[in-house]
Amino acid sequence: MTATIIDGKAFAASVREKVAEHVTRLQEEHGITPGLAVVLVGEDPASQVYVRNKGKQTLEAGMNSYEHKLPVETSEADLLALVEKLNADPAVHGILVQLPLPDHIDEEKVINSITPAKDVDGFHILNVGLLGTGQKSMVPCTPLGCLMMLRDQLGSLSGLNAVVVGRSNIVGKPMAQLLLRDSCTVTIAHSRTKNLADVCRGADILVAAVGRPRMIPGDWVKPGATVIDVGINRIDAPEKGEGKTRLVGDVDFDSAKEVAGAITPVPGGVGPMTIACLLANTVTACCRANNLPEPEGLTA
Ligand SMILES: NC(=O)C1=CN([C@@H]2O[C@H](COP(=O)(O)OP(=O)(O)OC[C@H]3O[C@@H](n4cnc5c(N)ncnc54)[C@H](OP(=O)(O)O)[C@@H]3O)[C@@H](O)[C@H]2O)C=CC1
Ligand SMILES: Nc1nc(=O)c2c([nH]1)NC[C@@H]1CN(c3ccc(C(=O)N[C@@H](CCC(=O)O)C(=O)O)cc3)C=[N+]21
Repeated sequence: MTATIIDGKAFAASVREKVAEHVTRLQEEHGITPGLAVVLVGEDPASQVYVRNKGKQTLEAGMNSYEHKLPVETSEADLLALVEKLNADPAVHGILVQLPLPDHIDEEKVINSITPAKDVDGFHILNVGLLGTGQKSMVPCTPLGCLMMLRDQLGSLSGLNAVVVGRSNIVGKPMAQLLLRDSCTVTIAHSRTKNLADVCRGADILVAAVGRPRMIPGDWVKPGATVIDVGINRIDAPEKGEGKTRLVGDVDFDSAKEVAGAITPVPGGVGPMTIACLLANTVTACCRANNLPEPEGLTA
């Protein structure tokens, strides 16, 4: 059997289209343009690529994009002052501080200084608590994108066994919360998990968010399972020429696609959906800020 390849790139384009339609409506009917501020500290090349893509797609959706690039030696106080300024700026509906931050800056302190209503990453402790208790919140973009693809693929997730490999605050934990809310039986696995292969083999839904290139082979995948590969790992690709690299996921795609029912590729899977959901969250935040109805189909 060969798996259905879930086309995250095409799905993301359709989400961005819905976002753009809603943006047009906000402008025409209310004279409001949603605005997203992205803050990048330092010059990590991968982060620069993401921030550039976010800015481009924000503008393409008809929204305002405010990019703040700060030098790596920026002090925590200066970064907090910028966040305060953005919190107070009525043209800014969403704030994203690109992670990771340099070691001399306390990430939790910065994230928790963002006004929760503008926290389009959904990383603020208030949003984490709201999600965990089933209340309306900002939902982290990567897990939200994964959930949209799973619902599209499977319809109801109720009663399915879901295994999330990885327990980070930005992917693994919120992913598990969303799957639980959709009535999956959820297992969160991590680096101390015993018999990880067997745990994975029990999964109807397998989400890999580890950060280890092709760690999960096809024989850890239950036949017919839906596999969501969050991993973004850059590896050497000498076959493309000297010094060339390419992206691979946490799942060994070639062997897994022979067993799975459906699987997301890397690139072209979760990554593009993450950015689309960031735009969706910005529109949602803008609507909530203005007491307007939220876009349908763009929230969890
Ligand atoms: N597509 C997208 O939009 C995004 C992709 N990513 C990618 O997703 C991946 C995960 O990111 P993130 O959650 O931030 O990563 P973290 O490094 O924060 O977390 C990794 C998790 O994987 C677990 N882990 C590490 N090694 C093993 C192992 N051998 N077996 C089982 N579990 C293991 C860790 O366990 P423990 O807690 O015990 O240490 C940890 O919980 C990365 O490749 C990242 O680039 C991230 C964000 C967005
Ligand atoms: N505050 C914060 N929020 C984040 O959401 C956040 C972050 N910090 N730090 C880094 C991670 C990583 N991340 C990705 C987003 C898009 C792609 C993406 O578009 N990937 C393309 C490939 C891009 C390429 O070619 O490099 C794809 O998978 O097809 C990947 C990774 C968001 N993150």
